[in-house]
Amino acid sequence: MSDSEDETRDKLLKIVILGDGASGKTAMATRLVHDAFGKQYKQTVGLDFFLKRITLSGNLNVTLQVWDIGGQTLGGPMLDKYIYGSHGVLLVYDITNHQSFENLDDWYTAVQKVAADSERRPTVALVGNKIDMEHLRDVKADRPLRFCQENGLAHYCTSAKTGESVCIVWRVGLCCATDTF
Ligand SMILES: Nc1nc2c(ncn2[C@@H]2O[C@H](COP(=O)(O)OP(=O)(O)OP(=O)(O)O)[C@@H](O)[C@H]2O)c(=O)[nH]1
Repeated sequence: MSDSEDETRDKLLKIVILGDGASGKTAMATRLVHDAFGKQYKQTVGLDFFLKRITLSGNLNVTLQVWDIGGQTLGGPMLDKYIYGSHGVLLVYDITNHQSFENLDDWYTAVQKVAADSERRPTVALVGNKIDMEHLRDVKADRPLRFCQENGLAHYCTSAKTGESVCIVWRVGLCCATDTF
């Protein structure tokens, strides 16, 4: 076997997307995997899965297994199990819906609870979605920044509709990959 074949590695990364209903989690996953956007809102019941395969330099094949968790699962019995074992977590809020930002406290608490009982702490990032509707912004820009500073999290803004910055999911995945290898 040649050196290059010898060095080829495959890795599965579990990325969990959390946040209130209608914040755009499914739309983000759909944009990432299918580069498409649907206007119609269809509530995710329980969870849904998406797969994205990427090859990194150094013969590193990474499969992102994206867990799109329905917003109604907050406070339910299955949420801990969905989060468990994740390498990366995206906490999504809708910049036009203040309550979706306020509720991130509860989503983050759920992540911390699972992380405290796990060997691995996932990389967590905050994502403000729907920035194509900046004119309807209902979350003051300094609030998420403060939340991220206080908790040591990265913050990103995306539009699943236009595709702007949705590759953040990749970045979190890659960051996890770097940590894990
Ligand atoms: N304008 C705009 N609309 C968006 C964007 N992302 C999602 N939407 C719309 O917002 C609605 C909800 O999006 P979903 O992706 O289904 O939301 P979700 O967070 O998965 O919702 P649950 O399944 O209830 O947890 C849909 O009508 C989407 O078309 C965005 O970036 N911009």
